[in-house]
Amino acid sequence: MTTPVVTMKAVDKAFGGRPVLANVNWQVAPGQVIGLLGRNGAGKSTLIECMLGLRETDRGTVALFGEPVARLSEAARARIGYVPQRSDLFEWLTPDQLLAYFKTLYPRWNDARVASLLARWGFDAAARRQKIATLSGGQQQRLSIIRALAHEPELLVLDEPVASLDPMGRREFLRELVGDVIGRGTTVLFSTHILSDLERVAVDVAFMKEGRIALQAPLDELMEGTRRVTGNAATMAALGLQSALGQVRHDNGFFSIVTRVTPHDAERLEAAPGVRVEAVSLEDLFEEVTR
Ligand SMILES: Nc1ncnc2c1ncn2[C@@H]1O[C@H](COP(=O)(O)OP(=O)(O)OP(=O)(O)O)[C@@H](O)[C@H]1O
Repeated sequence: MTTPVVTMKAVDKAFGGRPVLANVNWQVAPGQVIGLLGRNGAGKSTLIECMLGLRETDRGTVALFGEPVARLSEAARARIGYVPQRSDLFEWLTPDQLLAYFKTLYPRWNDARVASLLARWGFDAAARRQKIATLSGGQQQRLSIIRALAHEPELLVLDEPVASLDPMGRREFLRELVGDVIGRGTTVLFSTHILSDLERVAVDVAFMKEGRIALQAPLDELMEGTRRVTGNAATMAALGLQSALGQVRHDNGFFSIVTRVTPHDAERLEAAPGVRVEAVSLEDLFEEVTR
């Protein structure tokens, strides 16, 4: 069996007595690309930080490449790239100095790739010699991504990587992610609030709710196999729908249930009298799952 890239078992984490991660059991397989979704404060950053050993857990175990995260070898560390939500770049350095410094820390470093990304992502000679503190938020985020890609990590973790990028920047980043990073078989985990970006990358989506991963599935499978079913109470009860992802009672007494369906279920529901069956958007699904 291939060793999972990430294994989290029974992980709990609370802040001031308030649970943020509650019995997280999660595995990420080599080559998986996962978009992590959840409302503000759902615990995405906390999950990522505990996963990478940047934050201690209260309970449970975390392993990366089969090694306990608390005692990760240098070799395993070099296989990971991380773009934090808040810039952690050394602001008193210039981009050239920062990249030269990080190059000394890694056994592998792709100079040609760094040069190409710098050129394509707007770092001309002047910007490369400017203090990082004086770069814009978006430029700092681009630099943070270049730093994380330079050593060609096998596990790339990005916490809202596009939050301060302009639409062009987002597109360029996604192109890099899809064309190069994912193409090389990199395992990628990225949190995002921009649902339309997920549709451009063929990914699994994982929804965080109540301290754990409430639902995870390939995005296309999820969209094809989820329906909103609406009808009155008696009709809905007769359908015997199981495992609703979300349920709403309308003012007219009708109910809508969002549920995963097999193609056979979908046909059966569409043929049922007095029932409306609709496809849902990713935004609808986000709302239902994280409600
Ligand atoms: N260092 C800390 N001390 C106290 N509470 C914290 C700390 N870090 C996070 N929290 C709390 O934990 C909860 C989860 O925060 P986290 O940053 O993991 O959420 P998130 O899903 O990444 O949110 P967002 O989408 O807004 O970035 C929040 O309620 C937050 O206030």
